[in-house]
Amino acid sequence: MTLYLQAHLRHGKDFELKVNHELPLEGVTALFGRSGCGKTTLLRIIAGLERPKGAVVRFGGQHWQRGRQFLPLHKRRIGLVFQEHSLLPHLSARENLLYGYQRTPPEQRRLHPDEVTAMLGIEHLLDRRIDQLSGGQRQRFSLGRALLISPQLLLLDEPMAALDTQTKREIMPFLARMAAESGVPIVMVSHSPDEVTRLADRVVFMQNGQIQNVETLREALARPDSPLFDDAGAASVLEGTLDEAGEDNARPFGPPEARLWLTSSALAAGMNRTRISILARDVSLSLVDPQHISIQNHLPVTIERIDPPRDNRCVVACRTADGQLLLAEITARAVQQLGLATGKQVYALIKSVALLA
Ligand SMILES: Nc1ncnc2c1ncn2[C@@H]1O[C@H](COP(=O)(O)OP(=O)(O)OP(=O)(O)O)[C@@H](O)[C@H]1O
Repeated sequence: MTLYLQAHLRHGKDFELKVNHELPLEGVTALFGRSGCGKTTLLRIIAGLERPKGAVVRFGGQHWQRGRQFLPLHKRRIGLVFQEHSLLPHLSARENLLYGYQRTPPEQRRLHPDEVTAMLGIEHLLDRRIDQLSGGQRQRFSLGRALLISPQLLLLDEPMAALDTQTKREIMPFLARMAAESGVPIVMVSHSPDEVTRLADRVVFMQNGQIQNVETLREALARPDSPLFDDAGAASVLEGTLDEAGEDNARPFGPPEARLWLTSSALAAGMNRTRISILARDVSLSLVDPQHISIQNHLPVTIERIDPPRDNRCVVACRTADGQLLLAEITARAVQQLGLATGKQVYALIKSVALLA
């Protein structure tokens, strides 16, 4: 499935959007870029809320806009979720959830309310009034309501922007699960690298009203100058299965040959397949598998690339035994002293407390 977008539009004197791209649509596609670069404008064009003259919007084989042809939002079968929830206050949480479902012809329904409430963990909240729900819970209902119209495409405009950091962390695993289990492609606007690395499969980098680059998340994280790295520097994302904790509260993550141990306080609730984000500066390298050391995670890895030093620090890209890319940031001096080179097998050491699930 692809989404073809060709549009040229101006907002006032200062902003011009010009795109001509075919985007693959599988899983979650993030529109990422600085404030004002045109992410929301592009999302509105996809939704049909903005109708630039001469634009072409094609979803799969279906033209949503071309020449005089224009399909309005309600005919595009799109689920929309914005920053602020748009639940109806006079209806209960359940009635809000089912609002679109009941208006969807039965032959078009692909998702069942029970499935969606389980995905979003909102079964116990169905009988509440909207004003009895927290901000994060309301957004979960907004997502559920959008999903229950069985949309062909889900458009999310910074759905977590109005939530505090803690609530964001709580809602993120539900969003990730929904993306993985619903089978509905998602296009999500975000300017948060954290959100993008946890949720997206593909990133559309935007700047000054243009699409600069479209990459898979893995490609976007593999380059040293990735716009997804913020002030904390380079980071890698590992994907794996999180198992139950043993008596010591440590939860194993990933297959035995690339096993990490996570502390229970850093766990995502109710999720098995998950992603963890690791800052490169939290990863050290050793030529041997060290004993008698407090660091719990020792992964055998193969060095794939050593980036040129910046401020006397090098990012070393390593391949784990299960084929994922792990970045370590160490001093240029250490690279030299250890004789590190491409192809060399070493151990990556990561403190459990540095692992964020
Ligand atoms: N209706 C409008 N009339 C005039 N200018 C507009 C209108 N809508 C958006 N703009 C301008 O168009 C530009 C792009 O806005 P847009 O909302 O698409 O950016 P964005 O990347 O989504 O930003 P943010 O991350 O801050 O939401 C901005 O300069 C904005 O001020």
